[in-house]
Amino acid sequence: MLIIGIAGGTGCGKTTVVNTILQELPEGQVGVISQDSYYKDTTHLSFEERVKINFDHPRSIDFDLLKEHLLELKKGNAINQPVYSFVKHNRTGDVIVTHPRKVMIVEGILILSNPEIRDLFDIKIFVHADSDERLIRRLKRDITERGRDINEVLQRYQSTLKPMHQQFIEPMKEYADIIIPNNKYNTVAVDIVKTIINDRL
Ligand SMILES: Nc1ncnc2c1ncn2[C@@H]1O[C@H](COP(=O)(O)OP(=O)(O)O)[C@@H](O)[C@H]1O
Ligand SMILES: Nc1ccn([C@@H]2O[C@H](COP(=O)(O)O)[C@@H](O)[C@H]2O)c(=O)n1
Repeated sequence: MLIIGIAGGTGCGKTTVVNTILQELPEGQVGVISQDSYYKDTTHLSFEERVKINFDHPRSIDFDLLKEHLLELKKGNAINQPVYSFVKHNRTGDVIVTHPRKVMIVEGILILSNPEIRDLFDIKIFVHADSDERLIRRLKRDITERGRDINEVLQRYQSTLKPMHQQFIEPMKEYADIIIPNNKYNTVAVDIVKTIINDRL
């Protein structure tokens, strides 16, 4: 199994890059794990308490479960990937049964910040987009898809997202094998990653 980690700040285009990679590749050969599925269970908290969580700090992620799941997949076993709701700020209780594939892609803002998870990746990719570009994309996406308003996005950006990005995400470029510039759609870089994957299939 080849495990590819794709990191980068919010709105840099990780999910879009992953979806573009998946297009045209043989169905059922490449699997995807999203770090967002591994936000810690917050059922014990009220909604008002959940809203205040710093979701850009590594402690918000259940890295133990993510590691356990990656090791199970490497052993050839299927895992139950939790489903996360950005509207409820919590896991939904549903799971996606995720089967091991020849190539597994793991994507998320903080996946390179955890040394044990980082060591499980055969290829580490960092997607870069400038912070103003990322903020614009995040505003549009969170308002249309994640039930947020402009004040929520900007308040979170200033209070936690920006400082956490500077502390825990941007420095992870150092560990990347490949950095994809993604201020514009980068079809050349995506094609290179597709070629690497196709070689493995
Ligand atoms: N290169 C790009 N240029 C313009 N918009 C993009 C680009 N990549 C992604 N987007 C848009 O930006 C938003 C955030 O992209 P997404 O892939 O969800 O980012 P991430 O997973 O890194 O948070 C989405 O609405 C997506 O359509
Ligand atoms: N309940 C939550 C959980 C996370 N976030 C934000 O999501 C961002 C990471 O996801 P991307 O798809 O953008 O990579 C992260 O910056 C968190 O602030 C949230 O808003 N609410």
